Amino acid sequence: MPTDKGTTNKLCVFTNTNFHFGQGVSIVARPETARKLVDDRLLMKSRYEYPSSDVKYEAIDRPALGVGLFVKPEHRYFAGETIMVDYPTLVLPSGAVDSVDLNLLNNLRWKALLQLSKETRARTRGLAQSKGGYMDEIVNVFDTNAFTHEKAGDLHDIIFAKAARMNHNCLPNAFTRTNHSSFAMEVIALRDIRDGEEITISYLDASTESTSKERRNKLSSDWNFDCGCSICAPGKGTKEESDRRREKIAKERKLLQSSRGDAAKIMRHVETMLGLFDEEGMIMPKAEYYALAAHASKHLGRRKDAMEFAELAKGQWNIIFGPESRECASMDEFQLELGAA
Ligand SMILES: C[S@@+](CC[C@H](N)C(=O)[O-])C[C@H]1O[C@@H](n2cnc3c(N)ncnc32)[C@H](O)[C@@H]1O
Repeated sequence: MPTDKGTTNKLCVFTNTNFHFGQGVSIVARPETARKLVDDRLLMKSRYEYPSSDVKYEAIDRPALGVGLFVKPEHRYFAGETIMVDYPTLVLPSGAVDSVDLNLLNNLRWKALLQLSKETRARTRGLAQSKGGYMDEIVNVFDTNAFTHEKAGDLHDIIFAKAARMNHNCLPNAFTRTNHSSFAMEVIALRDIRDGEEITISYLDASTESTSKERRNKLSSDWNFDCGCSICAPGKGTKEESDRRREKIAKERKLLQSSRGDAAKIMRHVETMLGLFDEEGMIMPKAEYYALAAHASKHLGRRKDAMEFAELAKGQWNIIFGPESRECASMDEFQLELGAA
């Protein structure tokens, strides 16, 4: 493990060129963090990825939007299906690193890149660079493409070279999922995705009710593009409708928060919110509200409704966290208790 001592606050570059069938990975981290990442065998866990003939998406380059991933003709994904499992090529500390000289940090970033194989280096350097003006190439690649995840107790900016090709949509049809015990990142279909459709994720928190203006500011400052999705594109009235709906969602959420202890009120606000989520096409936040509706229905003595809402929550959590998740287990328990009562 080569280290750069002194003013780097003991940051080091760790490279494993065998990682994930020879793809390789380089990590810039403090030695104790790097040791944990390796000791925890995060790097050793490299699950089987589909043979390429089974991959149901393809990368297509379009003017103005750059590369995006699309479902191949005569293929489709079902809600909850794994679209890809991707593994990192580069891992850097996220944000500012205390008492680390920026030039030295940049040298370490380059060293991390250059220690990878020629192919992986080329794939990483070939990713989009959205920042104009003078900006160091590697900083630009990270600013445009990195996912921020917590691993071994620290936040890291991570390059996943396949997943980085997914474009943003404010109403995405896919999302990414990671866990603390592996470096793999899964891309999961949030709803059914038909052939020819672009696979998109949200670069923003897909659960918030941010307005088009707030989203535009963030996307343009952090990724340098104007979103043209169905709820951002001007001129069709949809943008205004969506903004009004999102304001209503925010208002209902506040009313819901002040309804603690009153099951009837909770139920009213939750049902309104679920209706608004459906109208808006927001899928991510629904599970939590189905679960709330299940508990409120139980308090109101509406057993059948409680069972149905619990089933709906489970269906959504199954997609978002997987069937083994504690969220699904909690709804199973809820239904068991309800059945036994
Ligand atoms: C992580 S990359 C996505 C893949 C990229 N299109 C490529 O060519 O590799 C992020 C960059 O893609 C572009 N992009 C992503 N989503 C977009 C969208 N909805 N509309 C326009 N450009 C978008 C922006 O330039 C953004 O900075």
